[in-house]
This record gives sequence, structure tokens and C-alpha cells, in this order.
Amino acid sequence: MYFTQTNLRALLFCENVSIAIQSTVVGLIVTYIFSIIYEEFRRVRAPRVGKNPWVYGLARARADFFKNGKHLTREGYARYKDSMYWVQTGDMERLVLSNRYLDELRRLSDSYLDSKQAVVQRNLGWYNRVDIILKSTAHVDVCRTQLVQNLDRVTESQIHDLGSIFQRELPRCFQDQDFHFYNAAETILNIVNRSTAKPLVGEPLCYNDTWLRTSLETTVNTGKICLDLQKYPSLLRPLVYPFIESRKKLNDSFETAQKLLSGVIRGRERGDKNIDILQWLMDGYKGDEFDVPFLANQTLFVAIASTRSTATSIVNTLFDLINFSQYQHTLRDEITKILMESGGWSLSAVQKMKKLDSFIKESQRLNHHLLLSFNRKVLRTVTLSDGLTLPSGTFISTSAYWTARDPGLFEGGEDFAPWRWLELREAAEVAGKSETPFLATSTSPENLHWGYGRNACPGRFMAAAEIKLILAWILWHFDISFPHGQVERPENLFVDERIIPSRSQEIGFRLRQKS
Ligand code: HEM
Repeated sequence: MYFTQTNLRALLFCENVSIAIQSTVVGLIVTYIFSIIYEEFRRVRAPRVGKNPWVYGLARARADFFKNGKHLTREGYARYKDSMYWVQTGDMERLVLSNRYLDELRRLSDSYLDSKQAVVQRNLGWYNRVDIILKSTAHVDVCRTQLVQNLDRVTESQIHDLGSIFQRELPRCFQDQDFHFYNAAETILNIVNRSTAKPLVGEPLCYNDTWLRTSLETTVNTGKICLDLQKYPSLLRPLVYPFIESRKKLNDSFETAQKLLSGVIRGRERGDKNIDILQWLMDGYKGDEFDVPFLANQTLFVAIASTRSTATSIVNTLFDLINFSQYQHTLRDEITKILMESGGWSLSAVQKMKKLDSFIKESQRLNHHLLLSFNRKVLRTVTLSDGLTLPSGTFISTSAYWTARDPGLFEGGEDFAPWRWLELREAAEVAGKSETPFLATSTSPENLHWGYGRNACPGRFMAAAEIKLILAWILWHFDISFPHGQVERPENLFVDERIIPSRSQEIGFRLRQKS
């Protein structure tokens, strides 16, 4: 065969490119294999619960937890509650540590154990803007400081609106003295959404139906993007992302929220006297001009963190109030007495309702929102006092649901004891000790409803006040019941690590005749 010099050069060039590509691909594969072997070598040696993704494939192991998370975590707790186990959850592989480590873990700084990276990684936050929490801590700071400092005024302004919110959400009850049935999950979510919007964005936006709808849709689509993408291996997610429906819907919600918020922000200054999270975020803003998309993202993140969780707690407690209806009378007596003594509704009146506080805390104990808690990413390798080394990159969690039901930790285990916390509180008072550990706002290694340690929920003081206020309001103004013939609360749903009260349960409300 005859080659010209130019042909020969082109041929050599192609051969070199092909060799370079082949070497790169081989290099990448070798690096990948070595990194897997290295990670496997560094991993904590611990038994596994559930399907091993290396044996059954990642998709099947994930699907197994998605469906059977409740049983897998029960097995894990029963066998390894004093040590640890690995489990593949719907999102990632986790090392579930015994709760006995919590007090040591909570003392480690964020440079060792990071809660925010864990939130972002679990929710695929770089696709749905949850990663805003890595760019600033202002949303947490304002919940921890200004929101707590102004809680009496925040609650006062919520009380001001509650009458009209209930008239709007339970209209049939205000027309006669009969029971009227409403879907519990939907109705309470709408009540909480309206009531939470005020401390979030203030007047007049808190009354704007477009804002209220946008805020709820953002929560739905943020979760939906995560679920839609979790079906694909991580390498494919960036390719699939542009085509998923929930991405478009979330973008639309952000656009609407930005338009609405930019109007409000333009009408405000730093240091204005508004009592809401948006104002406090603006006050702490560093730049000369407000970055509206950034502020909108932060505000919507707090909406995501606050609304559904508060509504879920109220729904769970309502189910328990109807299930154990024999306690309603005692609670109504307490509410009546305190409202009379305090001269009406206020934060301090709500805080004096000790029986209600105890009832709510017991409902929270038995109705955690997640199977696992204290989710943290290990950023720097750390060795604990018993010699356990947690290598960087490990994703750790602790048991929440089963620990809170353990009869070895709580007398009666899964039995509902409404005055459990009241009795502990009174005993502490008699002994001259602090009552704080027994309040509905408190956290402990055995009761992780609000998480634990430095990064436990910073909004829990507002959440607990709002939950108490709305429940006291319902008990004071309405008789409540399940539909005729139903005698027990509905079973909760278990989806992946989430625990959700029934979405279809209806509750009857009847306006009470007060003498
Ligand atoms: C019943 C209602 C609520 C529950 C059960 C709840 C629960 C939690 C939990 C478990 C965490 C993670 C804690 C940890 O990792 O240790 C958390 C974080 C957080 N919560 Fe709540 N929460 C509720 C209501 C609220 C409310 C009303 C607000 C705001 C006003 C709020 C704002 C936040 C924020 C900002 C974070 C931190 C997110 C971050 O790490 O950046 N939460 N919450």
C-alpha cells in the first residue's frame, strides 16, 4: 500500500489520540476501582441490616429500604442498639450508631461532623436549591436569635389571625352546630401555612393566596425533584435533570416567589420594625443591594423546614386526642382555667398549659417524623473515646423511632401515657431541679424529634408554641371526632425513612356551645 507523508502523519496522529483516550479511560477505571477498594478498606467494620447493594444491586437495596425501612430499622435496633450497623437507605449508605454515642458526638465541632452537608446530600440539594444552606447560615441564625427573642410578639400576631383562618378553612362549622368532616392532613396544612406565613414574610404577603400556594408547591417540588432523581445512578442525574417535570415546576415557583418578594423588599429598609424572618434576613444582609433570588431562596427554605413538619405534629396529636378522647375534658379544663387567669390568649398563657405540653410531647415521642435522626457527614476522620474511628466521608445517623419506643428507656414503651412528662416535670420541681428536659421543646438522646445537639431544630420554640396554640384553639372552640364507627387512630405510613400520618383521614369539627 502506498502512503503519502501527509496521510502517514494523519494516521499517526489518530493512533496517538486513540492511545491517549484508551489510557485515560483505563486510568479512570483503575482509579475508580482503587478508590472503591480504598474506601472499602477504610470503612468501619460493622454488620449490615437489609440488602447489600454490592450483592443485590443499588436499586434493589434502595427499594428494599423504601418499602421496609420500618422493619429494617427495628431489626437494626433490636440487634445493635448498643453498637452500630450499616444500612442502605433510599438515599445513601449509612452507619447507624448507638444513641449512647450522641453526647460525645454532639461535642464535636462542625468541621468534624457536618449537618448541613448531610441535609444537602440526602435531599440532592444541588438540584433543588436546598444547597442555599451551604452558602449562608443566616436562616438558622435568625430562627435561633430574633425569632426566639420576639416569640411573644410573633405568637400575638398569630393569635390575632387565628379566628379568621379557622373561619376560612372550616367554613361549614360556622353555619350551624353540627359536625362537619374535613380531610385532616389538608386542612391542618392550610391552617399552618396561613399561620406560619406571618412570622415568615409578614403583612401583607402572608395574606396573599399566590404566595401561600407558591410556598406549599415549593415544598412539594423540592421533594419531588429528589425522588425523581434518586431513581437514577448519580452519574446519569445531571443528564436527566433538565428533562424532569418537577424541575420546571420548582423554577416557576421560584420565579413567582421572587416577583412577590421583590415587591415587598423594595418597600422595606434594613432595620424596619417588621417582626418576621424576611426582615431579619434583610437586616443581616451584607451586600449593598439586596440579592432578591438569594433572599427568596433562604425564605423558601425556612418555609420548607417549618410548614409541613408543624402541620404533621398537629395532625398526629389531633389523632391522639380523638383516640384517647377521655383526656379531652382534663385538657379543656386546663385551657379554660389558664385563659381566665391570663385574661385571654397569649404566649405566656399557652406556656402555662402544662398538661397540653405533656400530651403533645408524648404524641411526638410516639410519632417521630423520621426513622433515623442526627444525620451527619463526617468531614474529618475522628476517633471516639472507645477507640471507634469514623473515617471522613462516612454518613452517620442514629435510631430515632425505635429508641423513643424502647420499654427499657420509657416505661410502657409503645403505650401512650399523656401525663408522663407532666409527672416528671412536677417531680423535678419538687426536687428543685430543672423542668426543661421534660418540655415539648427539649431534646435528648432518647427522644430525637427535634434532632440533637448544636444543630437541633432552631425553629422548635416557635413550632412548639404554634402547635400548642392551634391545638388549644381547636380544643377550646370545637368538639372533634373521627367519622362514625371509627374508634382508633389510623396507622402511620412509612415511606423510606419518613413517617407520615394518614393523608386520607377525615376529622369532624363541631363548634362548641360555651356557657
Ligand atoms: C414540628 C415541627 C418541626 C420539626 C419536627 C422539626 C424538626 C427538625 C429537625 C429534626 C431538624 C434537624 C436537626 C438535626 O439535624 O439535629 C431541623 C432543622 C431545622 N429546622 Fe426544624 N422542625 C420543625 C419546625 C421548624 C420551624 C417552625 C422552623 C422555622 C421557623 C424550623 C427551622 C429549621 C431550620 C432552619 C433547620 C436547620 C436547617 C439547616 O441545617 O440549615 N423548623 N428541624
